Order: sequence, then structure tokens, then C-alpha cells
Amino acid sequence: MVGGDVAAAVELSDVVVSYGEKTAVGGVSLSMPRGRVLALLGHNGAGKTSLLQVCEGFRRPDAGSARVLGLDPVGDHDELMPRLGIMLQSGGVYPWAAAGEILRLFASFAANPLDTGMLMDRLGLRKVERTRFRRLSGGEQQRLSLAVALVGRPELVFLDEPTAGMDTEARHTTWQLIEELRADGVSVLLTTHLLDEAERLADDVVIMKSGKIAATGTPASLTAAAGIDLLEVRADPGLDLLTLPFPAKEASPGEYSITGALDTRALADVLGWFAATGAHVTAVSSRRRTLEDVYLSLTSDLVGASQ
Ligand SMILES: Nc1ncnc2c1ncn2[C@@H]1O[C@H](COP(=O)(O)OP(=O)(O)OP(=O)(O)O)[C@@H](O)[C@H]1O
Repeated sequence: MVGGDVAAAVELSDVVVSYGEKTAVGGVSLSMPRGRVLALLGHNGAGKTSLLQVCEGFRRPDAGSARVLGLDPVGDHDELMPRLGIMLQSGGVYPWAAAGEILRLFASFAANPLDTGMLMDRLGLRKVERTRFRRLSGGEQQRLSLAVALVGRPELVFLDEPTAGMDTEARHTTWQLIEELRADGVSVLLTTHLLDEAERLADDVVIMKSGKIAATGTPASLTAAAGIDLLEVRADPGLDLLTLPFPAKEASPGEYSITGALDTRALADVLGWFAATGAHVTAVSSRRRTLEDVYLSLTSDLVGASQ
């Protein structure tokens, strides 16, 4: 990290991206500090890739402004590119070149590249070093794209669905690499559809819905916000839940889930309510809602809407 250089990794102000009549990003503002991992979540078509393209300088916003490492991603593109690592959603490299050649080519563009052999070993690419890109499996192409993004020791990395199509081992290696990047002070902006991935890796989460920000926060703050604990109670089926002082539903016969700010007092109230109905309670469990619960509650009305 350069001392005294305090510009945010990414600073977006009212960014709009339109494709003809279609508004893909409808006024997004966010500030991503350096050295953190930010996960951009959202349904298919929410505008995540369009927003990344603005940050990468591949698309000029139709309105609003973007600064990346304190620079204009379009106007200062040449100055910025050597400081960025970019993993596109698919391909983006020469389909006829071999995996090893591609990685060494990108390493040759960098002033102080990582050791390509080490990266190939880490990402399990040695055995396909001489295989042409277009003959690699989808997961191998993803691993190579990640290696290409990292080989130049970037300060800021953009990863568009980095583990999509990867097997479990490669996914864990990728997670480790991202954690190592953060430990080295590198900033990482990634998109993902995997909520457990975001929960594990991200310092900050931005949930997008139809081109706008629906929620932001740390995974802990998003899941710990009031009203998001979950209590599951097994009891007699068919209880009338209308008088229960918390949102509740009978998920399946005799399986009740109750959501709310369930502190000790509230838990006592809920169990007291079951006792008062005379119902026979056979099991009680509670869990903190996961990021996936929060995400689904924010975006569930979109299920099927994008089809
Ligand atoms: N080149 C384009 N021309 C027209 N419409 C586009 C273009 N690129 C994206 N779109 C539309 O803009 C919207 C946002 O697309 P974008 O790729 O940014 O979403 P996303 O959140 O990355 O989706 P996914 O999770 O499926 O990758 C979508 O409705 C998409 O169809």
C-alpha cells in the first residue's frame, strides 16, 4: 500500500447504465474502502456485470460518475489497467492459445508478475498447461481466468462469479487465494450467486435488485438486524397463528417457523403462547438467519419475474 494515498478502491456516485430503453443500473452509489472484500449480490439481470464494466472502464456510465483507485476508469484507463486484476464472466482470452502460454503472456505485461508456475500449481493447471483454451473444461477456464487476473499482483481485483463452474476443491483454493489477497491489502470486488461464498469471504455485501441497491452492510450486520432470528417449533398441526405476536407460518404440518427480534423475553412469550393453546410441543430450535434468508426476503418477489 502506498502511504498517504487514501483514495477509495471504488467510489460510485449515482451511476446509471442503459441499453437503449432498458435501464440496467438505475443510480447506484457506493464507496468501497481499500483492502476489503466486497460481494455484489443480485438476481440474474440485476445489473452486477454492468456495474463491474463501469468500474473496469469498459463502459462509460450514462449518468453519474465512477472513480477507481482515485482515477477515472475510462479517461485514465491506461494508467489504471496495470493496477487492476480482471476476471471476466467467461473467456476473454485467446481461444487457440495453450493455458500456460496465455498465463505467461499476461505475466509478461506486468512489471513484477507472480511466478506463473506457482500459480498454475495452486490452481491445479499444470496438467492442462499445454491444452488450448477452447479445449479446457468450464472449471479449468475459470481457474485460468483467475490466474490471469492475479498474475500481475493487482491492487484491486474484479471477479465476476469467480467460482461458477468450479469443482469443490478449486472453489476452496479460490476462497483461500481471495483471503490471502485481502491479507496482503488487496481490494477485491466480486459478484456471486453463492450466498455462503459471500458470507464466508466478504467484509461488505451489496445486494442489488433491478438495477438499484436494496441493502448494504457487513454479513453480520445484515443477518443480525432486528427481526431476523428464526425459531422453529414442532407441535400439533393446524394451530391458528393469528394471535401469535410474531410473524409465523406453518411450513409443513406441525412445523412452525416464527421470525422476529427474538430476545429472551420474546422467546418466553412465543413458547408461552404455544403452552396457552394447549399444544404439545415436541421440538424447539432456533437459528440466526443466514445471508441467504436475508437475500431471499429482499428479492423473493422477483422469482420468475426475469423468466
Ligand atoms: N449489451 C446489452 N444490451 C442490451 N441489454 C443488456 C446488455 N447487457 C446487459 N443487458 C441487460 O441489462 C440487465 C443487467 O444485465 P447484467 O449483465 O448487468 O446483470 P447481472 O446482474 O450481471 O446478471 P447475471 O447474474 O445474470 O450475470 C439485464 O436485463 C440484461 O439483459
